[in-house]
Amino acid sequence: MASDIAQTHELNDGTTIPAIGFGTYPLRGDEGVAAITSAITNGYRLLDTAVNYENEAEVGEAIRRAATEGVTRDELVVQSKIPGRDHAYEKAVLSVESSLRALGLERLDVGLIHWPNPSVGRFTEAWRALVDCRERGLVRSVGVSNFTPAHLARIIDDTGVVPAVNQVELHPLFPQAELRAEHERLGIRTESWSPLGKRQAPFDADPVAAAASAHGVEPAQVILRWQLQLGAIPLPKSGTASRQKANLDVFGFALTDDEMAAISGLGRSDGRLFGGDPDTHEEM
Ligand SMILES: NC(=O)C1=CN([C@@H]2O[C@H](COP(=O)(O)OP(=O)(O)OC[C@H]3O[C@@H](n4cnc5c(N)ncnc54)[C@H](OP(=O)(O)O)[C@@H]3O)[C@@H](O)[C@H]2O)C=CC1
Ligand SMILES: O=C(O)C(=O)[C@@H](O)[C@H](O)C(=O)CO
Repeated sequence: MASDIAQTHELNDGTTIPAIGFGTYPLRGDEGVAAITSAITNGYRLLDTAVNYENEAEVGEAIRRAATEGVTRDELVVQSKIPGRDHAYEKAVLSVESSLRALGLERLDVGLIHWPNPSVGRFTEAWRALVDCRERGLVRSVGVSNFTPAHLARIIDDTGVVPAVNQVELHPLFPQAELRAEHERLGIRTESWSPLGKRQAPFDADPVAAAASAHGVEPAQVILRWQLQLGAIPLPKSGTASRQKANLDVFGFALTDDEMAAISGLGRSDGRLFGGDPDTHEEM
């Protein structure tokens, strides 16, 4: 199938980010390094990690191994996330510095706040710290994850800085139409976590199965393509080289407007699969 895995989006700070990325949770240890290296050599250029994945060292090692196979660090966009326990300003700065040491990098391409943890009530501090890390050149682009419109409004009002991305749960059962509209209004790029619903996405539902059959592709590829056409950046994880390749092979076909609408029609307002309501979920 024809492909254009070099497709990118321009973020609101003028930098570019790949249209699809690789999720690294829970890849760890030697197997994890091998899987992440394979993802890079198979074509992924955006890598998603987090302090809480406890695999930043593995991601760094994979980046160095891929360099020996011809993919340089500068071709990659590496993003990591500050955990809830480090939202106090000084701790957030230390968290970024610690991520850089673990990754063995001088700069994070995208730094995110992992969850707002509203009961902690300090995500605005973490946001100011991230923005200051950007000023120091430790982070190229700043963003958030699992933020609602209200959380976004808080940090934008506080600093005047609009996040470049918001990484949220997004799959056909939970298409996040309202949040995506707010992102569009504010100039924030949506990233999709668990884009395949950790295999619980509706692979067998009619609109997905019919589109897969019509285009001669797998249901997972239909779901990822649907996300690309929504303008969201899916971050599928796979520890298996064949599925890593299949998940990247989504640029050689296009879903029709009807197919897009039918897949979006699978969405439910209570479609979260993992109980991760940002207003209540606490992840330290
Ligand atoms: N910001 C946040 O709060 C969160 C961020 N994330 C990020 O999002 C990434 C992806 O989400 P994740 O939760 O891993 O779930 P995904 O939706 O990416 O699903 C991963 C699962 O799907 C399987 N899979 C992968 N490709 C295919 C395929 N083509 N066909 C069938 N099965 C497939 C994988 O198995 P196998 O490995 O065997 O191929 C794995 O079991 C994470 O790795 C992480 O980086 C995730 C959750 C929360
Ligand atoms: O993977 C992530 O980014 C998370 O935020 C976690 O909630 C993850 O889904 C998990 O299960 C951690 O134990």
